[in-house]
Amino acid sequence: MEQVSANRSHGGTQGVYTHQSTATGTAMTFSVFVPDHAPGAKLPVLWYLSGLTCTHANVTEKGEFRAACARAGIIFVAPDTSPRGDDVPDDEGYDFGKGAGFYVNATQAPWATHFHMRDYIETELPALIAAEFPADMARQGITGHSMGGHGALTIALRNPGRFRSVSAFAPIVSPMHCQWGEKALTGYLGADENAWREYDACALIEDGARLPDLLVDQGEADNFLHEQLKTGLLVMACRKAGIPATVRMQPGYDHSYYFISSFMAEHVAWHAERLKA
Ligand SMILES: N[C@@H](CCC(=O)N[C@@H](CS)C(=O)NCC(=O)O)C(=O)O
Repeated sequence: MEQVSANRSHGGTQGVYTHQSTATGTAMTFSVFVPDHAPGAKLPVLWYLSGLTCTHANVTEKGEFRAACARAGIIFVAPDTSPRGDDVPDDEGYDFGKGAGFYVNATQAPWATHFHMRDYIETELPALIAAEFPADMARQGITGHSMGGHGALTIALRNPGRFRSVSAFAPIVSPMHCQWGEKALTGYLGADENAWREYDACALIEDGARLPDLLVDQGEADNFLHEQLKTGLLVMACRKAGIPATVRMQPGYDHSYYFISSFMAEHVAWHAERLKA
């Protein structure tokens, strides 16, 4: 692992790092904020998965998480959303290929060579974070935005017990039932919809997966709400399964980082409550 940059901020260190990933077969860049802490102390970890078109940089620069993470003593990890590089295939649309890995392990050519974001986020990066940072991996939370909200929900649902806290900002709640998801899942996994279910939060819940509880914020003025995000499907799935979900519709807020940053401190506090000792 190589350090790309390190900046003192809010009584901690905001770092950006790069490493050669086995999962994707490419270099991968991610950011980590580490609050100041006592020598030898291990801090809980909050994962943040980003949305379409994003790298680690969008939330790092615009997410406004640092003051809250410093206060709560929480490490904040922001990975990239896909493999990158000249060897990595891409699509002309912003919603597939680079910047749009959808946190799956692709099985279809030409994507299957590099697009293993599920393995990267579930296995490879956690091992690296545990080895290189003062992280207490027994205390992890996960959140994300849009495609990253989908990532956070599905990864938490598939790994019961790993995350003590789960939240999302404007998540894609059922990629099987929106154009972004249909395009991505067909492209990465093929046409057999049975293979899609482990990448669909609502389908995972229908199939018996559970979360301890859940916080979701969704802007009511979000352009993508009705066609792509479909928050109501998650509300119904959680209600039917008895998952205590707090889903807050926020009047006037759109899909941007102006929305995310407005509720970030509340999400960090919500995770902190569940990640304490
Ligand atoms: N406005 C984008 C749609 C994609 C989009 O809104 N991306 C969201 C995540 S789903 C985002 O966070 N964009 C980057 C940013 O706002 O910094 C486009 O049409 O290219």
